[in-house]
Amino acid sequence: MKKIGIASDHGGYNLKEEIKNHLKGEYEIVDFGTDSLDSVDYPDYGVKVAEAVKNGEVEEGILCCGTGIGISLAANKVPGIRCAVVSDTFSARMSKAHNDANIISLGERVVGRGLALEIIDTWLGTEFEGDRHQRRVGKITEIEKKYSK
Ligand SMILES: O=C(CO)[C@H](O)[C@H](O)COP(=O)(O)O
Repeated sequence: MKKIGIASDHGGYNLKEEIKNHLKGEYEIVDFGTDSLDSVDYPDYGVKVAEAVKNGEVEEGILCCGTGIGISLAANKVPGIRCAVVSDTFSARMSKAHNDANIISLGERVVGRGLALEIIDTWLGTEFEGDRHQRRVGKITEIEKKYSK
């Protein structure tokens, strides 16, 4: 069973719980918090999933905050992470097929429950196409290496 890491801040907590409930039985879900609607800081949760993906503890990650933006910015600071903020199913598919996104980020204050779950299903059900896209993703990695020195 594919292992997926998930986390949110308070702004994405309800959506995180909906997604967990939706995926249970189909995927092994590792929940990195938060565990309530109490106010927290999204970078603390974005980095947990990003590090879990980076070190192979989970295969892919899902993040939620109010907009999906802040938590994705934090996750993308971890080398090797390609976290895409997505609000529609076409972008969900392309973020995997062309960009090989290893984390998806959604905004609970942006997308409704039904669309969010379709986005997740689309993203999880899409494979990276490689080929010319591999060359481009490789160039992203090269930029990352240049500034990691
Ligand atoms: O979307 C977010 C980050 O991109 C956060 O969820 C949002 O900024 C939290 O705001 P507040 O503390 O006012 O609930």
